[in-house]
Amino acid sequence: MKQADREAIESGIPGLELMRRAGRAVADLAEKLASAGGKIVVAAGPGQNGGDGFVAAALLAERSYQVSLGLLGSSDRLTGDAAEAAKGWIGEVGRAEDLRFYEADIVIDALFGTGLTRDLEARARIAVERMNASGRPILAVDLPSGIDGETGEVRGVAVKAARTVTFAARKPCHLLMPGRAYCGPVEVADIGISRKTLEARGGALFANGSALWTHVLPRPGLSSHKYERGHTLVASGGATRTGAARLAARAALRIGSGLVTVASPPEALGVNAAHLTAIMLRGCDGPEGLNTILQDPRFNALVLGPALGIHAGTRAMVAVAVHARRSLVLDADALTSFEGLASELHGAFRHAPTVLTPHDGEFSRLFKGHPDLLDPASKLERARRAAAFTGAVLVIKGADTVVAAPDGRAGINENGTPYLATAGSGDTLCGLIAGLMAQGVPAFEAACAGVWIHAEAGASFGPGLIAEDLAEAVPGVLRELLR
Ligand SMILES: NC(=O)C1=CN([C@@H]2O[C@H](COP(=O)(O)OP(=O)(O)OC[C@H]3O[C@@H](n4cnc5c(N)ncnc54)[C@H](O)[C@@H]3O)[C@@H](O)[C@H]2O)[C@@H](O)CC1
Ligand SMILES: Nc1ncnc2c1ncn2[C@@H]1O[C@H](COP(=O)(O)OP(=O)(O)O)[C@@H](O)[C@H]1O
Ligand SMILES: [K+]
Repeated sequence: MKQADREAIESGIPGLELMRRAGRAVADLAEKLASAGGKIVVAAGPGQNGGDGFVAAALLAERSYQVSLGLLGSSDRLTGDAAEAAKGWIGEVGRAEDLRFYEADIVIDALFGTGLTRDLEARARIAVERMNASGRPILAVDLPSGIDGETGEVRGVAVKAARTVTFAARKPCHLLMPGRAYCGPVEVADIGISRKTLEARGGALFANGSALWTHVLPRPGLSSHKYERGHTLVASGGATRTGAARLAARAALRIGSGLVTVASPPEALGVNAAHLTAIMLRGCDGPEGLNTILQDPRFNALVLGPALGIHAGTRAMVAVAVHARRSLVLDADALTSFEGLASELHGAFRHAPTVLTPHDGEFSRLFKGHPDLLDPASKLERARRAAAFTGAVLVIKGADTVVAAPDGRAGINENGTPYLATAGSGDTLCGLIAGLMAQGVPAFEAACAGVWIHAEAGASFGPGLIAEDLAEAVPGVLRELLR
């Protein structure tokens, strides 16, 4: 954003004009939220975010609101455009932490934006705590103060906003947790920074939405036959651990994989056979069994991991799959079996489309001993680094699922629902992603689409959702997407 701002300024829009536009957007939204002539309390910080607050305060006072403003720090230490903007405010300047937030119709939080560099302490912390304790609706300028713009983390304490107005484009913190939960609905105001500048600067980072991947969603042609729609193979666990593979298999079939086969250990064939109809079944005895099946080139996508067991045999099956260069989704036990052995995965997945789908816990276990991958505070950064390290697309699951490709592209998902936090939901996700890859969708797009469709299916079902419902809700989601 800093670079985009700079380029906008170089292209002829003065910085102060950008700030005026930002402040106006804040005032316009505040006006929608407050009753005419009501009380508005503005807390301004020491940087340019505070400048936006000064502009908004002056405009709202002009529009006959009762505005009071408090500053964190002293007026004579304001710099740049903020110092200019402050001159436009002719009212009193109090101390931010002493403002009477509880009397406000609307509180405007212009303490800190993207320039936060450390945890909130002392007066800044007191101001935020008082603001939150007031119980009054807070409109955050750019982002809720105390949230780190890049990582979405809370730096000590953060404003719990009812609404947020940001400029030009959303920042990672508007989508990443916990930041997203502090923002309320986010409005993006156009302040004249061009689409082209933004795309040049942030082009590899997206909110995950259908625009990213509908163009590659499979649409069977008139003369399609099932082998053109791919054949997904899902490895099953032992006799008492077979459900996960069937959930993945059913999801692969629902998303359009022409054929789906469960590869089952001999002792689990009976239980799998009793539960499968459209999905086929093959005996598969460990890595050698898998190797034999993969001699048939029609099996073009594979799921390994759900309930497969945490041991060397699982690692050997991963090795067979990698050697066979099929599209591959690795989840759960296939990842945890490499705990402490992540070095073996360095560059391992460069040669075939591969997607790894850990949740945060599996990610930490997998990359234990690799601080370069585990330490970044941003989930987005962790995903990107792990993708570059392994050569696979990383899907780090959760309320803010992040998808990252080795080439740096990344998407943050936002259509999830907490109802997805149910046993077997992740197994279903693997099947969706593999089923898309079986139909030729590239790994990054398959992962993004799979995550989005999975979340949409969950949200469309809502309360009472169990994993079995997810695959059944997929056709409804697809119908909308393919319309
Ligand atoms: N031309 C531009 O760059 C534009 C910037 N705009 C606004 O400017 C903001 C960014 O401005 P800045 O880069 O000045 O950053 P901020 O205003 O977010 O904060 C930086 C200031 O806070 C201080 N600070 C940082 N962490 C602190 C902490 N924990 N406790 C106490 N003080 C702390 C810094 O020393 C600095 O003075 C954006 O969020 C946006 O609101 C908008 O006006 C649009 C145009
Ligand atoms: N609070 C939440 N909001 C949105 N999605 C969630 C939430 N919690 C979990 N999920 C999603 O639910 C799925 C759970 O997968 P996983 O943890 O592998 O479960 P399981 O191992 O039981 O299948 C993931 O896709 C994850 O992103
Ligand atoms: K703010």
